[in-house]
Amino acid sequence: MSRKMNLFAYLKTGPTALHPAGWRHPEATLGDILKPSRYENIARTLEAACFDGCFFADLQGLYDIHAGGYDAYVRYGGQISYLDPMTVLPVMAAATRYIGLGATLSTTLLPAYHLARSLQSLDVMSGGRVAWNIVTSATELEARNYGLDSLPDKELRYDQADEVVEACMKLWKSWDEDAWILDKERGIFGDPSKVHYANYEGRFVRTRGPITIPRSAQGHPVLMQAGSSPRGTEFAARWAELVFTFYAPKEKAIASYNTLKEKVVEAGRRPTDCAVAMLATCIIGETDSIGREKADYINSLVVGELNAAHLSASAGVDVTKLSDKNKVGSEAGSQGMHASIEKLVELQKTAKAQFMEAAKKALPAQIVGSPKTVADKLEEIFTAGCCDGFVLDPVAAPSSHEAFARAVVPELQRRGLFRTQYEATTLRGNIRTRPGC
Ligand SMILES: Cc1cc2nc3c(=O)[nH]c(=O)nc-3n(C[C@H](O)[C@H](O)[C@H](O)COP(=O)(O)O)c2cc1C
Repeated sequence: MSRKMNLFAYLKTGPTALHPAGWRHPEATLGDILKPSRYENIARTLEAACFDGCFFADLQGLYDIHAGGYDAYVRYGGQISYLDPMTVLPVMAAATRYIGLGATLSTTLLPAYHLARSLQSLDVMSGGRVAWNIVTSATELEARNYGLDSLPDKELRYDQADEVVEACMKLWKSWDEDAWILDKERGIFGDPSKVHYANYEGRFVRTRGPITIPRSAQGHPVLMQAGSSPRGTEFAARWAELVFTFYAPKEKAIASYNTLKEKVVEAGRRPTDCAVAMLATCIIGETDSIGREKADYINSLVVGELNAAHLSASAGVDVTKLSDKNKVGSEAGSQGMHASIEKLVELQKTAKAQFMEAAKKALPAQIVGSPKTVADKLEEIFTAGCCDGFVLDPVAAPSSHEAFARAVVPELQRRGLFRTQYEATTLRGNIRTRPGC
């Protein structure tokens, strides 16, 4: 059987994902942002196209890193979660049967018991289709919202994340698979000898258990992660079954992919236990030239100030206060994403005195063209060994995902690169991974 790629959709409970002007495109719908129908429809579309899953990127707050406030994010429509994804995911679960459903939740901000309980409930109710995008949170603003004085150092956050996941794994095994007896005649509901305390005591986490949620159809949620720093990669190698990476040029992507897979093996796992999906922003037209025109049009709608604010947010530094001489890493302190800091350092080096102008214009790489051209590019990246699949970032929502599902998926299926039907009813069954321990 030929190797098949994994496909996931990046979603937000708002109009904007990563492209700062997508919401202004005529195809973007705005009237349904707060309505269940928007999320039911997108889940059904993705499932009809056999996507492995979708996930909600999330932040526990409103970005106010740029220029001392949240003006640009609010005024120009930045990436904001207008609803808590944990209330939207059950709606999507009820409308579908196979597609995986990912939630982003922080091990720095939320207690292990709470995480284990809410994620497992959703996993049980969805028939074993939940993924947990494990984040350690990368902004001071989120720390403040949860009553912390400041964000702990990155290394410490990952140390804590290790403990939170260890504790969740124990809590998720509170109930043996055959703990429920359900014998009305004898009046025996369950077998207490098959229920266990977790009794977890670490440096950061203490929890006793048992949780009261039984095993799900896939046991417990799929573990997913997206950190790319050395410590983040170590964490992913130990636990993650699914790793999201930013788009990177071929040589760099192959090197990172191989490093991660080697570390997965060092952690005592099989390379296939952890799938790597690369972020891809695709702009599709009927022909290459229509695709190019569409991309030029949508990129012309970008408000530079919001674009710069997005850079500030993801790197954890106020770019309006940066010159080509500041060291981004030290300005960011404990904040920021490794890959975004690297990108900003590169921009400082190349743009120098024109740095602010460049920050306003810098956009993530885009794959543009006809469905065939887009499929060619994805095939090239996939077969070169850069990744096991892709996370599709919608430019205009929900039409970007609809266009990809309608036009590019059949092209990938025709080439034998993507499934034509689901193999299993659980997410873990479809991506065929195994979590770390
Ligand atoms: C595709 C993708 C999606 C991400 N989504 C989120 C998110 O929703 N919330 C969040 O806090 N971090 C998100 N991140 C950031 C990572 O989870 C991670 O916290 C960040 O990269 C910092 O860790 P690092 O310095 O180890 O890379 C995402 C990263 C990628 C590549």
